[in-house]
Amino acid sequence: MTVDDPTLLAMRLTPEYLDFLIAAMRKVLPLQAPADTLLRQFFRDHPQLGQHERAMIAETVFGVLRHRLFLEAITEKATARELVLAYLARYQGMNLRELIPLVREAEAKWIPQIKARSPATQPLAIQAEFPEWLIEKLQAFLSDDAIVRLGQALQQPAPLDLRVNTLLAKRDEVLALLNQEGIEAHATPFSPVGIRLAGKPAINRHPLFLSGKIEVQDEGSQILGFLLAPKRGEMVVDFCAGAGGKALLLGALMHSRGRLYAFDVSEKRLNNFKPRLKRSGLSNVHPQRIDSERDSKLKRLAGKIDRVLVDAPCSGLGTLRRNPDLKWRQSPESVEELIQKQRAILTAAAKLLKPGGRLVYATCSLLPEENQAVVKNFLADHPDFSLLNCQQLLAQQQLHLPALETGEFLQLSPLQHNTDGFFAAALEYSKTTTNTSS
Ligand SMILES: C[S@@+](CC[C@H](N)C(=O)[O-])C[C@H]1O[C@@H](n2cnc3c(N)ncnc32)[C@H](O)[C@@H]1O
Repeated sequence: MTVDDPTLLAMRLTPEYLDFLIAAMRKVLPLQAPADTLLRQFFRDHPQLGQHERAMIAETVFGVLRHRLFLEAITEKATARELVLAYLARYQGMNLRELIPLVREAEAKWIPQIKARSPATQPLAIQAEFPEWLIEKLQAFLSDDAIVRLGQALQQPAPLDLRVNTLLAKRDEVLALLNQEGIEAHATPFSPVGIRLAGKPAINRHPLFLSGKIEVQDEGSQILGFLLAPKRGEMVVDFCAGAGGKALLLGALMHSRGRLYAFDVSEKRLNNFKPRLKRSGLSNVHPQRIDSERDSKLKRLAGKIDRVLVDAPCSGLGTLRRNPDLKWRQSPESVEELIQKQRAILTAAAKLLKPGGRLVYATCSLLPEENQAVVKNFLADHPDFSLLNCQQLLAQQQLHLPALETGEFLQLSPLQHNTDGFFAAALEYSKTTTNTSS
């Protein structure tokens, strides 16, 4: 039996906490909004909860969402209460002597049996913890065994990865400092600026974080920055900058020289970017809201940009370790809508490149229809763009990944790389005249 987070075992479960766990689960389970948004609302409504209790509640709610199909299969009515109790017994390894006195008589009969239940005897969808529509899509390119392995990797909580802001600190110094303080931390295997923490300390209160020397960022996300590899002094666009995770890395790779436009349609996300930008010490990043990929502000940059990152809005299915609710909130229809958006954004972003410029198209989706198919469709309409080999580009930056199974494309996987499931393609605009791509 696996234990999702052994640190939580140390916490004593009281009747009061159990009630909070169940109330939080009830709030989140209808999934009418992202699970993290609903949980934040729950914590706002219950300010008496301390940091540890919040961590325990979040871990339990996300744990139930990760193993939801199996827990539904082994409980009687799959209520929020039953799912929480089954999760504590089965995945948190909660001691029955501690749990049983807190539950009802009828529950005390089925809970002890749950510890021995295994997903291995369940149908494919339950073993992989994927909805049927997703299984169907994955079966188009993966064997059933591979789907189960992928699903199991996505059921594990993601590690906490940091990126060192090389403008303000060196990775070795940060590692030494963290280790001195008893925070177990190691260099990430691929990203030269990444650190992986062993546990989940509240790093956003740490002086290294508050002074902008570190940021929280999955290693996969860092690798995408090295694929774009912007140089100091260049003109660069992050077309879908959001709250700026990748833009901050791009700015640091540019040594804060040149100009980096960080566009996004969401005012809220760009507002979340601002304090991070302030901490980072970067002075070359210009966040700007655009109405859409057709915004007239973009016209003046056409044909002038050296490197463009399109970190496209996507289904997010490669981030299920962090956002397990996404598989219940996406559908074949929402994926189809996203594909149309991705195509439109890629076409608009490509117009910004100057001859010889590089564009990286990235998603955190595992579905070829949001990835390879979008890129191939673009290339068919834009013969003056050519595909570059991601492995070679990364090797030029001293990032040596295991051989890519996907040819020139980059497909990171929680199974193979212990990162989120990012996809990327690197394109070069090779026309020698001004970019007029339609
Ligand atoms: C995958 S997220 C970007 C994450 C961000 N790059 C980071 O590293 O933190 C995709 C972003 O695309 C933005 N977006 C959606 N439609 C867009 C459009 N038409 N033009 C530009 N950005 C768009 C969304 O608001 C969202 O912030």
